[in-house]
Amino acid sequence: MIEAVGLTKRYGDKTAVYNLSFQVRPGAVTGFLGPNGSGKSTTMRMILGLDNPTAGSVTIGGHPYRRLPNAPRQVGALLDAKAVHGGRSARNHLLSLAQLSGIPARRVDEVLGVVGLQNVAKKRSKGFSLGMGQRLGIAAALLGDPQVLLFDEPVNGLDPEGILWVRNLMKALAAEGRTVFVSSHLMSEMALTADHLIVIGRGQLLADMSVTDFISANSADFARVRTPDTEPQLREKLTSALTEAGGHVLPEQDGALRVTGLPLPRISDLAHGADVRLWELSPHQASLEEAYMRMTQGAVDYRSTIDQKAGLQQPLPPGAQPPMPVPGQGQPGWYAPPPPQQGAQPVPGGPAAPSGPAAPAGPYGAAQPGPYGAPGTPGAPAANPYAPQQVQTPGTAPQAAPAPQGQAPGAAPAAPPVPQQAPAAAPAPADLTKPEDAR
Ligand SMILES: Nc1ncnc2c1ncn2[C@@H]1O[C@H](COP(=O)(O)OP(=O)(O)OP(=O)(O)O)[C@@H](O)[C@H]1O
Repeated sequence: MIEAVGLTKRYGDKTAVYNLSFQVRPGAVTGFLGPNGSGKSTTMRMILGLDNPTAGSVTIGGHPYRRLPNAPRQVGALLDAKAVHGGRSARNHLLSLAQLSGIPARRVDEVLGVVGLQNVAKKRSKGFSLGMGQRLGIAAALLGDPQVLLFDEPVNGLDPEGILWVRNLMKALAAEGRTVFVSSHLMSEMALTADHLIVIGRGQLLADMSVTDFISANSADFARVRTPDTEPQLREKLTSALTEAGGHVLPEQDGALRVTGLPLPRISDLAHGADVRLWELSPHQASLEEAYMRMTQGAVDYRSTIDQKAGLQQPLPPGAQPPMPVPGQGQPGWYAPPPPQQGAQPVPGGPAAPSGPAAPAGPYGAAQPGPYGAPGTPGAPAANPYAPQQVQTPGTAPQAAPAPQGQAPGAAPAAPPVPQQAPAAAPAPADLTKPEDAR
């Protein structure tokens, strides 16, 4: 388990991460979301001991990364797929990582097979596509068969097949009881991959809850209503009736109306009372993307000057009313109806992330073979569920996690000032933005 308590990082005047407390539990894929510059990479670097917290602490299995016994075999990470010596072949890159951690060379060939790079293993990585580079980074993370895995934007540059493969890989790793912490900007992908979400904005915790709870806490149910396309006056008539009855009516792209604040039977009765025929009346819930946009739109640092709501808002048609602002939720958008009496913040305390089975001893712990064994091998484990190409040999090697750079080992972070359990939802973020980026 990864546990952050009061984690704070300042770069000069810039507060990149502020008072973050959360837990990432084993047996689940935990998605790490936040707008650009919200502090995701900084948090991951602190977890991996690559940056010292200004305050607070973060531990893996109860230890700071740098005090973990045999850390490279316990924790694997993909932070920057481009951090590879381009003149080296994929195999040599992995071999050098393996040697640093005492991992046998045969393990390199196994992970090359797992990520599907075995046929280009001897090619120099500088000729690799973005997707191939991502696969090489994932291979490095898997090298030590670690129980804890961190991936920063692992699907960046992957084609649809690659994205599906990464999704299945993450899920399979979590199903084995591993701790899988993955950042992404692809909400639709996170909705399919993650069980649990940690969302930050401007370095502060916005939400810590299951995907399902996140969507329901940050989006209201709404109804889609469609009147006959051939009779636009019916649409206007219905809009007036619904608005008079207290509903919020907003246009959808296809000419339908999105209605919040009125239950479906009431909408039906009002349409009947106004003598308006309906072609559609259906219940809906916002997607993860909509819920995420709603939550983070007040914490977005970078927004185009020519697109006030990041391209998601459409002009309102004549007669339509803009939605009421929601306190603490930034700018309202037509795509994000106000939540029902939830207040400004998401509902705290989604169910805890599912606890997976106790982590099996990896192939390097002698007790059990790992997931990379070839099928049919006597005594070998079941076929690797996520290998594009089945590997041939039961593994025997630990992992290469990123080596701390330029940091004195053992430099422990300051004691956490607020040793509380991770809150499910943090208070509204303070404005920590500074005009200067110290970088
Ligand atoms: N070494 C550094 N020196 C100064 N500022 C930094 C440094 N590293 C990060 N920052 C700043 O801290 C903030 C958080 O950056 P970080 O890279 O952690 O965000 P992020 O959520 O990973 O962003 P993205 O989604 O764009 O990758 C940003 O404003 C960034 O400019």
